[in-house]
Formats: sequence, structure tokens, C-alpha cells
Amino acid sequence: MTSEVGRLRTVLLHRPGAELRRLTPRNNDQLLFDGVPWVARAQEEHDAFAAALTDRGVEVLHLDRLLAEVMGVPTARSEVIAAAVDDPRLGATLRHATTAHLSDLAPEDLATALITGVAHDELRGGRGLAYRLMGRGEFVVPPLPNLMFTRDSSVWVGSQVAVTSLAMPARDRESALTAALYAHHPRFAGVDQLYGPQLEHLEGGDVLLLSPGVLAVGVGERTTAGGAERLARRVFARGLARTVLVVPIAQERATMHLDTICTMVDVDAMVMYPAVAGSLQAWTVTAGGELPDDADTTELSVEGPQPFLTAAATAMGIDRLRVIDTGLDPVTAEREQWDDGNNTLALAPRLAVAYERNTVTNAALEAAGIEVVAISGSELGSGRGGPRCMSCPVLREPLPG
Ligand SMILES: NC(=[NH2+])NCCC[C@H](N)C(=O)O
Repeated sequence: MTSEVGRLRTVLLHRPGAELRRLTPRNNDQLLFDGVPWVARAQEEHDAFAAALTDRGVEVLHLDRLLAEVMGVPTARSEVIAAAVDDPRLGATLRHATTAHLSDLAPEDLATALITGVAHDELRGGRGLAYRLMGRGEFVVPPLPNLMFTRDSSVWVGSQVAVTSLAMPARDRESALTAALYAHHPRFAGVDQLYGPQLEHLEGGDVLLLSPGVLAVGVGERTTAGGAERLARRVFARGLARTVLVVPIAQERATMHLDTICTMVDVDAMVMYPAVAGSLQAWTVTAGGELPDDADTTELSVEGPQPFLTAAATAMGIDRLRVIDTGLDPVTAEREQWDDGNNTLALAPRLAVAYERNTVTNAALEAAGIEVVAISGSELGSGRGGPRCMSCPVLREPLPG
């Protein structure tokens, strides 16, 4: 995969399940939701999203199904169980009981438990001090309600996949699941892994494939400069890119990832939040010398900063990157940015999935010649993620020419 807009062939989604039923007004902030979604409706919305993709010829892979399939593989099981109990809250006795509980589960039930979490009263054989002191509403293994944002836990560059290292404690275990999937599922046999969960923080929502050979990586609340640096070294050494634009973004919830501010909708066009369009800067990172065998020691050349739009056009070898604004006036723009108006998923050049609620932005896209496939996201949106966050493209057709 070398672009954000080549015709989408295969995508990894996760239909939200019982893990969303774990959200309460007491835990939703910590679990990174802005409310308590109506789960059945969120599932309907997600089904409609998946149908919009399959109707247009996209193969949809489901993370939970692949995970259930891979939970029959002993090494995959032990890796994800180890990650689930690697939690200092547990202590040795509870860790042991939890390991035993999970190890006894059939593949499908294990996959469910890893995603939905294990509540205090669901643990068979729970005992010991940590267990007895734990409140009834607490989780021995916390749920993963953000798993539906498959964009963040892995990202493909070319034919390789980067299993990411998620920054927020509520999400860091997600990449243990994607790591197991890519390492052990026959569907991904032979795929090289470009990154790993123990490395510097890096999330897929911050990685944009601007054009073949050119990546933009947002650095802010989630991805660190260290993460961007390691990814850059690795993509250069493996010949997957020649330029990485490192783009600092405000460290706040509204702009948690670069893809909350801008996404590609055509080979030379982005939808972008106008409040930042003028001030966004980029550091241009390229390989600084010979490419050694050990990717992590590649010299880097760092230039800039420069206005992002200028740096991007230069790196992409085009005169100008066209920008379509989110909203029209600043208030509408702020509202539609918050509701993921910028977070579109391109199915092909000039064809993108967007939330229907962002009517002003969608009209601007249509006026600019971008066909919008509108989906509803009233419940899905409470997790603050749109069509791009909810999808991990696995295969796109190369761009013509
Ligand atoms: N690529 C994205 N913009 N992902 C959105 C993730 C939303 C999720 N609730 C979080 O806070 O992590």
C-alpha cells in the first residue's frame, strides 16, 4: 500500500461488541469515550459502514473473527494471555488465577474475553488479596472499547505492517492482539512486521501515506518524536519511503491524531481543519547517508520546519496540495472537526466515506468533486473516531501512472 487513495481492496474492521456495554459514566473518560453509547445502534451503524464498503467491492476482514481463529494456535494464546495479565494491579496470586481462567477458555471465548475484558465477578477461581480488595465494578482484565478504531493498532506501509505502540493505558493491550494476528494468522503468513508494541509510542491515526514514498507522521498526544524517528529509519532502510514529514500537532483530545485534522481525498487533495491549515508545520526527514543493514542506526537528515502544505507539495513532487476546508465559518468548522468531519476514508481517488452529520464539510467535498458516501455515526462517534479511524486498509491498488 503506497497511498491513502488508491482503490481500496481489503480492510480490517472491528464490529463493536460487548466491550461497549462495559462503558459507564464512571469509567468512560478513562476508557476514552465521550459518553455512553447505545450499543445496538452503534452496531447497526457499524454494519451499515461495513456494507457500504462491501457494496463497493472492498473485502472486509473482521478483527474479532480473525482473533478467534488464531486463538487455536498455542503460541498466539500464550502471548495474548501474557499481555492481558501483565498488569501491576494484579499481584502474583490474581495473575496466576487470571492466567488459569483465560487458558481454560475455548478459542472463541478467549477472543471474546480478551476484547470484552474480565470483570471481577466473572473470574472463575478468583482469590487472594488483590482480588478481595478489588471493587465489584472493577475489571481484572479491562475491556478494549477502542478496538473498533482499527486504524490505530496497526498500519500498513507498502507490503509490510507496523504493529503500533499505543500511548494511552486504556489502549496499549490492543496491539498485543494485532501482533498475534499478524504473526500467527495464515492470512498474513510471510508478512514482514515493521514496528512493535514495545517500541516508542506510535499510533496509526498519526500516519498518512501522502503519496508513494511520502509519509506524514503527526507527533502529539499519541505518537512521540521518538516513534516517528524509528518509523522513519525503518521505512527508509526497507525501501518503503523516501521522505517522512514529521508534523507537530496540539496535544489535546480534539486533535489526538493527525487524521483528526486532515485526510487525503484525492491524489493531490486533502480535507483539512482551516484553523490549523495555515499554522501546521512539518520537518522533512530523509535518509542522511548509506542505509546500513541495521535499520535502527540509519542516519537521518532533518530539515525545516516549513509550512506543512509547502513541505508536502515539495515532497510529493506536485505544485500544490489542494485543500478542502472543514466547515465554512469557524464555529461550524470547530463542530465538524470535533465530529470527525476531517476523518474520511478514501475508497478511491475522489470517493470517500464520511459521517453524514458533517453536512457543511460534506457539501464542500462534493463541490470540490469528491463523491461522499455518507454513513451515520451518532453512536459510533461518541468514541471520537470517524470512518478513517474505524478502518485499517490492508490492500489498496497502486495509483495509475
Ligand atoms: N485515528 C483516530 N483518530 N482514532 C480515534 C481514536 C478514538 C479513541 N477513543 C481514542 O481516544 O483513542
